[in-house]
Amino acid sequence: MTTETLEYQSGFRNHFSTEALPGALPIGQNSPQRCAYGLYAEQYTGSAFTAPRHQNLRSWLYRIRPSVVQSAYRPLAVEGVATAPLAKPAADPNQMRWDPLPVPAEPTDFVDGLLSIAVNGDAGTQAGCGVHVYAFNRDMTERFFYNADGELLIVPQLGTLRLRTELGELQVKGGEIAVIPRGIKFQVRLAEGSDAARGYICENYGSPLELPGLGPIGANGLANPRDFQSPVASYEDLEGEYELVAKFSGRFWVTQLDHSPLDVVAWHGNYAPYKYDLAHFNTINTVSFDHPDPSIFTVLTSASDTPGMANLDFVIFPPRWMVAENTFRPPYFHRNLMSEFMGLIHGEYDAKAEGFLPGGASLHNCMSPHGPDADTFEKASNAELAPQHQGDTLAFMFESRYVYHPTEAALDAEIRQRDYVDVWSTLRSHFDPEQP
Ligand SMILES: O=C(O)Cc1cc(O)ccc1O
Ligand SMILES: [Fe+2]
Repeated sequence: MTTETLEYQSGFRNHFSTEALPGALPIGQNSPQRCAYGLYAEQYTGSAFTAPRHQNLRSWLYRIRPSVVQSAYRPLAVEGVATAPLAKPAADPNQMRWDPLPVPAEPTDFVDGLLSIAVNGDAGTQAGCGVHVYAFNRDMTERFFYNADGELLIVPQLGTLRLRTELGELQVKGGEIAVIPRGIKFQVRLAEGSDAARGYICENYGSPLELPGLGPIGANGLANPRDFQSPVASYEDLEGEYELVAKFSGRFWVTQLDHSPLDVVAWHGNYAPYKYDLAHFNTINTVSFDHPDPSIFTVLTSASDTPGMANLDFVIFPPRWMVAENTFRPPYFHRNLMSEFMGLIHGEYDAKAEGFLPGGASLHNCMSPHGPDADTFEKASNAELAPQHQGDTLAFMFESRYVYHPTEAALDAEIRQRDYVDVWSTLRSHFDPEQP
């Protein structure tokens, strides 16, 4: 459990400079012959050196020991985590839904508390993503983790996380999100007041998440850049027996360290973890008629090679006013090219009257029909269309051009709602050729 409050630097992917000791950052250069305080300089990149300037991501770290001071990697068995492509690909057009993952009864840390629900694309070619849920009740103490297969978009649902990273600490609660870049070493603990935590992770194998273009919306709106927060440098100089767990090419590995890897005294650059409070999302919606497509709610997007077809869109369904006139206001019935994984952080989702629970999840793959359940259809078709504030609601979607393959564990899980398709079974014909 960790208590002190944290400071952040503001702005999406700014070129930050931060030092925990005065003068630890070199001035005017990156790699002096000898660094201040006897530190080692280490560059860490999130793009090819030659990526276009606006997509070029790198930071310089000034640390007590370089990262290469570690033992050989050995394979490590971690149950429950899958990577695309699966050994036995199991794409399934059935609409699927799961109850929340129970908080474990036994002491379980973040890494052991992960369960993969579905994966798509191919981590080896940097396309697609892995969707996981987590539930844990124990701090990582002597154990650290990094993921070479992708960046981690963490969406807490229950409990507050303390993310202790090489570049500094972030505290993230339900309604906030965090992104841990590919390769960053970190540890997850419970913040003061939280006995357990549960949430969702999108492991993005593809190009790093960025803010969507706003087109005719203009210069402001949706997630505004200044509301993203990155940590300030903070370090620990600890010797002892530590383990660094790595996820690399779909398998887990472990290497021994004789020191804490959180030994970065100063850093500068634009490649860093960040957090964002979804309450700052400036929601745009109709003030006339019809239900807009959910792309208006895009918080972050990861581009694929085809313009307009995201590797991954992170979309939220936030609290908002519903004022559309002469309109069926909840999400419409639909069949989409893009595949949709959804989760619920709190409250009720406007397409589902029952059964889609906070902490639960749903999967609607490419072209599989879905939409409002029968009760929602009935209510919304007859509702009086006064302005209505939809307050207690926060759902999200990991939407991808690549079909999701549910994992065997998710298909067989007790928490899977095997009768999900029945939520639409009572929708009857109202057709009457005599009644225009
Ligand atoms: O609930 C869903 O399926 C997500 C969704 C929401 C919406 O408002 C329109 C289309 C869509 O796929
Ligand atoms: Fe949908």
